[in-house]
Amino acid sequence: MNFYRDATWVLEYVEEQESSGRVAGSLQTQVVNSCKKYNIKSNPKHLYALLYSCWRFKPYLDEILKKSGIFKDIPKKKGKPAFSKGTITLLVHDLLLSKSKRIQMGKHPIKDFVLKHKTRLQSELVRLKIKMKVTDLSQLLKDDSNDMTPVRWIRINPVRCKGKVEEVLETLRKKFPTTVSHWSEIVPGTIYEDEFVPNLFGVHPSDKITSHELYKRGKIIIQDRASCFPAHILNPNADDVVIDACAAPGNKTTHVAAHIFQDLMPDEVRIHAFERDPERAKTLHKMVKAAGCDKGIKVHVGDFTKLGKPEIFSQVTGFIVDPSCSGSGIFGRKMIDDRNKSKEELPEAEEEQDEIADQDLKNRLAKLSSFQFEIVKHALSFPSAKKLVYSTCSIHAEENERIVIDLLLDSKVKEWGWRVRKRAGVIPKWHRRGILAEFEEVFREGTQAQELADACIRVSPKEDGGIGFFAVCFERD
Ligand SMILES: C[S@@+](CC[C@H](N)C(=O)[O-])C[C@H]1O[C@@H](n2cnc3c(N)ncnc32)[C@H](O)[C@@H]1O
Repeated sequence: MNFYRDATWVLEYVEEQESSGRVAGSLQTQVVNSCKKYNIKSNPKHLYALLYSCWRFKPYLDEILKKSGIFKDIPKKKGKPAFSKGTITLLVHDLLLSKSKRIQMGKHPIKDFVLKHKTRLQSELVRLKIKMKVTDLSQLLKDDSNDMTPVRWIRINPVRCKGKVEEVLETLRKKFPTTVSHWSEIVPGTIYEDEFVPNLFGVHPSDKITSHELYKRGKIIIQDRASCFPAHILNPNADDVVIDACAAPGNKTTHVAAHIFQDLMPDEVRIHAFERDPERAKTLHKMVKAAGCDKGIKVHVGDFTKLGKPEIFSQVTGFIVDPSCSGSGIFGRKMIDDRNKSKEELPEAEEEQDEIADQDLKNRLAKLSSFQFEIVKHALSFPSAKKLVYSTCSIHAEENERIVIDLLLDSKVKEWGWRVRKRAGVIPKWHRRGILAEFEEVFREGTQAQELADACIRVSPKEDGGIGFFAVCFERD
C-alpha cells in the first residue's frame, strides 16, 4: 500500500502544479521534486514508471472510471470518503492497463473495493476500445520516443577545480578517448568540445555521468548547451554583482559564479539568487553548495518582484532573468503537454479537440507572457544595472520576440535607456536567430527589424543538439 500511497501524493502534486500552470520541467523533474517535498521513501524510478504510464492513459482512465460509477460507490468514514480517488485511479490503471494486469499489493480494503468493481471496469474498457476502434488502448498513445535529448551536455565547474581545470580535462579524455568534431557524431564513449561555450562538452545520453567522481565532487555539472548561453552572453567579471531573478534549480546561477569567481573559492556574496518556490529553493541551495559557491551566492526565497527592491540592491550591475515559461522547448514534457491538450474530454472530433487545445494554449501564453514582461521590466528598473539576459525554454514568439518588442516599446524602459545588444555581442556565430516577421510587424523602417531579429538567439529543440531555447541581452551605458 505504501507504494500506491506515495504514488498518490506524487500524482496529486503533478496535477496541482499542472492546474496552476506552474509546471516547470519534465515529468521526471516533477516526480523528483514531489519525492523531496513529501520525503517519499519509495523508489522514484518505480514511481515515475507508474506515473508516466498513468499520465499517458489518463483521459481514457478517467472515462472508464466515470462510466463505471466506481467513485460514487466509495464508502464513507466519519462522513468523508474512505478512499482517495487518486489511489483508486492508480489501482485501476494497474488492474486494466499495466503489463501484469495486477494490483501490486497484499490484502487491503481499497484493493478489495476496486476488485469488487472489476467486471464493470473491464466492460467499460471493452466499450471504450470499441468506441475508439482499437484492440488495445496503447494504440491511441502518441509515440514519444523522440522526446529525449540527443546529447548530454556537461560543463566544467572551475570553482571546484581550484586552478586544476586541466586535470579535469585529462580525466574526461581518459573516460572518453575519442573526440568528435560535431555533436551529431557523438556515439557512446565519445566526446565533443563545444565551439560556442568554453569548458562545455557533449557526450552520449547513455553514458553514465552521475556516478562519476567528477560529477559527485561538483567538478562537472550537467547542463544543456542552450541553458549555458545566458551566463556566457552576460559574461560577468570579478567587478560585477549579479541577480538571478528566477534561479532554481541553479544551473545558470552557478554558471554565473563560474564567470565571476573562476577558479577561486568565493569569499564574498556577488550573486543574489531569487526563488519563489520554497521547495525549489531547497534544490537551489543544494546545487549552490555542491558547486562550491555557497559563500558567493545568497539565496533569497520569495517573489523577486516583491523582495528584490531596487534601492536595496542598488549595486547590482547584471541580471539573469529566466522565468517560468511554457517549457515547450524541453524534453520529457510531451505527455504533460498532450495531457493538457486532451484533459477537457476524450477526442470525439479531432478538429474540435484542436480548437480547445489552441484556446487553452493561447490563454496560458497570455498569462505567462504578462508575468514574463513584468519580471523583466522590474529588473530593468535597478539603478546600476547595465546588462540583462532574458531567456526561456519556449518556442513560442509570445514568450520570446514579443516580450522583447513590448519592452522596447515601453516608455519607462525607453526612459531608463535600455536597448538590445547587437548580434556582435551575442554569440555572433550561432546560426539560428530571432523570428524576423515578429519584429517586422512593428519596426517597419530601415534595418531595425533585421537587427533586432539578429540580436536574438533561438535554439531549435533536438535539431540544434538539445532543448529549444530563446535568449536576448538588454544593455545600456
Ligand atoms: C525556468 S525556471 C529557472 C531555471 C534556472 N534559471 C536554471 O537555469 O536552473 C524558473 C524558476 O523561476 C521561479 N519563479 C517564478 N516566478 C518567480 C518570481 N516572481 N520570483 C522568483 N522566482 C520565480 C520558478 O519557481 C522556477 O523555479
